[in-house]
Amino acid sequence: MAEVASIPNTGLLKFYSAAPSYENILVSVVGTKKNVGVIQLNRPKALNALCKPLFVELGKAVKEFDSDSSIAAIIITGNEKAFAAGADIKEMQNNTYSSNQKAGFLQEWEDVSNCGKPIIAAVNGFALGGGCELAMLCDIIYAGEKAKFGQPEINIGTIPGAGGTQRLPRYVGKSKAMEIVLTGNFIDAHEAEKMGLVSRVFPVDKLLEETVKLAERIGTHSPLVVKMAKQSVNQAFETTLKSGLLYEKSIFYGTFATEDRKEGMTAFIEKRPPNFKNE
Ligand SMILES: CCCCCCC[C@H](O)CC(=O)SCCNC(=O)CCNC(=O)[C@H](O)C(C)(C)COP(=O)([O-])OP(=O)([O-])OC[C@H]1O[C@@H](n2cnc3c(N)ncnc32)[C@H](O)[C@@H]1OP(=O)([O-])[O-]
Repeated sequence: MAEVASIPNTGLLKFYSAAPSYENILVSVVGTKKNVGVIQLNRPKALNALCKPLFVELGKAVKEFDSDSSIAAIIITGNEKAFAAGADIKEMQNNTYSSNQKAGFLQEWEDVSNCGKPIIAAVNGFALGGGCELAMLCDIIYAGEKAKFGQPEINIGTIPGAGGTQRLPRYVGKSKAMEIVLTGNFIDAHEAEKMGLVSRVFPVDKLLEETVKLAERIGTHSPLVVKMAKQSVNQAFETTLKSGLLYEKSIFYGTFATEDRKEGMTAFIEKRPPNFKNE
């Protein structure tokens, strides 16, 4: 069993049995049922800038939690100063068009976006550039009240490259997304909540605790049906309303092929809590 460092201000659990020795992230399992996987980005001196080794580790940890049947939901977080201040500018300073093409720059992001389980971003401090894009890749964003979001790539002569020009307009609409991307200005947590980028804002020291509660609440449901619900909501960002509704219907019908759907409805009628089996 590998021991990993504790997560500040949580008092929660500090082990993840399968955790390999990562250098850029800390991995733990928390919650009363030990069913919430937490990945803490851990390059504090560089404000958690997303260097390639960090992203490779993040992808591995996400995949590992995704395939661990004891884990109901995953939290990605940073520290009080930074969730992540973007791609590592020092690392990519000398990249060229052809080196990006040849190396498939950013392909590690697929490991996070392919995860079937819910991923919640718990954002304190800066979520800029790739950091904001990583948060938007998650399914739900909770923020501490001092969080700052932005796509400042324009300040350094480039544009968002990991979804910022595509996901941000879907969260906040065209005018606000254009303003954020074209100015490079930051927005605070309350503005981000008002725009619909963030679901809820908490005091800084309560953020992780509240995010764990959310993950635990999700963890009371059938993991199979949670996965189906996630797939269906995500379809709303991929297709037309007509095709999305058809997709939703087929997934809804599909829940009737599961034991957990039967158990959920039977439990309701028998006035008892459901006992979901992930079947
Ligand atoms: C595989 C990964 C792929 C990612 C996705 C790619 C696509 C993406 O859309 C492109 C980007 O994100 S483009 C990026 C978009 N993001 C940006 O443009 C934001 C850039 N950052 C900033 O503007 C400022 O650091 C802040 C305003 C965040 C904080 O200001 P403050 O409170 O005065 O703090 P400070 O003194 O400034 O920083 C402390 C230390 O952290 C260091 N460091 C920080 N960010 C770094 C980074 N991204 N990089 C490297 N290092 C970074 C900083 O150098 C310093 O270390 P040093 O050893 O002393 O030199």
